[in-house]
Amino acid sequence: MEFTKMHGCGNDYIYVNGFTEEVSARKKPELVRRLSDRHFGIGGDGVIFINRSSQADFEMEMYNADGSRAEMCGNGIRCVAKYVYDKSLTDKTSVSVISSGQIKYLDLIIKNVMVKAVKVNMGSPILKAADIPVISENEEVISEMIEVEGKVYEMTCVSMGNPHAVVFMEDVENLDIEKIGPYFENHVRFPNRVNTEFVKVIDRNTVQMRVWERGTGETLACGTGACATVVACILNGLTEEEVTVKLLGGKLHIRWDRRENLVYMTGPAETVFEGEIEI
Ligand SMILES: N[C@@H](CCC[C@H](N)C(=O)O)C(=O)O
Repeated sequence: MEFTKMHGCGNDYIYVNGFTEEVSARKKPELVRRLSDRHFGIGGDGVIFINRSSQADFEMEMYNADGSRAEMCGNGIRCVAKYVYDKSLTDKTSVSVISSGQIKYLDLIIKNVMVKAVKVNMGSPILKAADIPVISENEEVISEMIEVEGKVYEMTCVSMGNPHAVVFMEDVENLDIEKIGPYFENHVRFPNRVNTEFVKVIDRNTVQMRVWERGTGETLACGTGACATVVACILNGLTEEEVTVKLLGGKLHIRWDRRENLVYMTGPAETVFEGEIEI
């Protein structure tokens, strides 16, 4: 099977061309676990299959490193756009990509005939998803308290198609995320598990974020997590509408247009290497 290793701000996935590579749905979770393994496989935060779609230009079929499916992936979708353009699967500089029934619209930023960065219309944040109620009828923010391993944290839950719990704190650098992350991910509050963002507000246009991703663990960046973080910051009156999110692997620029109620994410997309692996 041919593959391409790509990343967005260090959030790295293995990309497989579903137009040419056939893998049965039943075998995918096990294959994803094997390929994602950083010692015995290619290594990555998961695997993304790029497929044909009748509803959008392309379909993104996203798997976390543990073989579980995710509804959306912000860093991944930018890399999908780079993949399809750089490999001439399209010559359009604005493309649509569907993932778990959600269509996103992407504008490619091209330098020297290659995609360098991508601006994505990530759609509207979901603030009343069944399993993560956030906002009451009168739009008042309900930032919840959650007890994790004997400590109480204040969190704001936002869905960007996939679920996020945003936790504000002062000392993000020294957080023992390997210890606390799994407790949030598997907390009884989240029957479908959750991605958790630990966030320090630096100023009204800048925040620092670390993330524990559902199905993968700590990653160097999370695009949907950065979007959810900025939505949570704005709802809590902590930032303006345009925010730079500083992550371990780079920076993402996020804007929540309140009038349109749309979140825009702009960030890099990079190819690392390509290869072939026996499956
Ligand atoms: N890293 C991604 C999110 C990947 C999916 C997530 N782990 C989930 O299970 O929802 C991003 O950049 O958004």
